[in-house]
Amino acid sequence: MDLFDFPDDYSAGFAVLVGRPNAGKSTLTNALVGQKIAITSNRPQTTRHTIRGIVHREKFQLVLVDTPGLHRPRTLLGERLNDMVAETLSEVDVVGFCIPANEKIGPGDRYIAQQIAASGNRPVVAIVTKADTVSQQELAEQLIAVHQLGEEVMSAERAARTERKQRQNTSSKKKNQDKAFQKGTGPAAQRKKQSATQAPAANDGRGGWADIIPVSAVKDFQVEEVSNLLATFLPDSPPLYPEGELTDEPEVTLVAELVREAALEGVRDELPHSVAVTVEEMNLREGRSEDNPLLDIHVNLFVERSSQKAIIIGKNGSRLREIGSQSRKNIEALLGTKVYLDIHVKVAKDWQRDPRALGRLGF
Ligand SMILES: Nc1nc2c(ncn2[C@@H]2O[C@H](COP(=O)(O)OP(=O)(O)OP(=O)(O)O)[C@@H](O)[C@H]2O)c(=O)[nH]1
Repeated sequence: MDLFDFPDDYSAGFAVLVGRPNAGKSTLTNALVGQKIAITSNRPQTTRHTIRGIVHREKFQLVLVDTPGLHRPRTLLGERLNDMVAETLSEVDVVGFCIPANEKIGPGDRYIAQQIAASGNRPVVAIVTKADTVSQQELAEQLIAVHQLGEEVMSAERAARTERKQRQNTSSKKKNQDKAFQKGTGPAAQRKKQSATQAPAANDGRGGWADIIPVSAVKDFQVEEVSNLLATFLPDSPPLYPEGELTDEPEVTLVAELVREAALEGVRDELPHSVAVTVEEMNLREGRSEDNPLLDIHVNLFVERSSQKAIIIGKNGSRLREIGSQSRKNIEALLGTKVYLDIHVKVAKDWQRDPRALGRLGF
């Protein structure tokens, strides 16, 4: 199938997965797309860029946007991440709210639910992730808790919004009374206006959610069901991307993410926030035969303090060598060519709080 040849009932559109750090968003994105696109890590907040994975099926194309964990901002970087999430929320057709099966619903989940509810009228599917980590009984209890969260937060916020809208309508009605007999103020025009401002009843389903579904991305339990469910909220549309395209992130971004992922493997908690990677150069080595190409990649790995640089480099450079060989393997798998990877570790003091440094690093 190409962009001009698709079934009549084809649909295509955008979905975003949100959820607190470590909720399993990246792992689910990868499982849905079927290739390692978004980086995963057992350290929270490792996803920085809005990476799209594209799920191609016979009847639909689901473009997934992976967001950083929505959280209360602590630094300037935190604020920019949250801005990105808010912007994304307003642009998609459906929101998938990921809540891990094995963690109690807390203030973090409530905060995110409020943000989603306040951001508009997108249908929100509650996805209970990591279903393999709990018993059937515990999973059932979590599904009930998620249902209750929906009733408490989603329904309440949406009811409040409808009320606000109605109040606005009544006050504008009063103003309009003075303008009787003017064109566009009669009952027919009023009805038309009202139906245009009425919110679509997208979340009247299950406890404020459009739906609730458990999934395990690791054990491949219900992954296909999640993509089918999200697809039901997509508009009729021709495909948005050519078949076979899995992401529209530029390769350099994916390469930088893979190096970052390797650098974060097994390090202390405070380091993830302090590491940023930029690709300085990515060129095919000259003079190699066509059937045996080699890609030269030079990256800068930024940390905030020299003590962190020491952690990254390790004893006699041992950690840096590990980082290099691990990320090289993943880059080669992603790009399908042999890679020569050169990593420079640099200190950029307090880059998270410095707007200019953030700009340079692509945030
Ligand atoms: N057992 C199990 N573990 C999972 C599953 N999905 C994710 N995990 C693990 O949970 C951890 C976090 O997963 P991620 O996919 O990185 O979470 P995230 O929500 O993208 O995290 P941030 O990037 O920090 O926002 C990783 O260690 C995953 O291996 C699952 O279905 N089952």
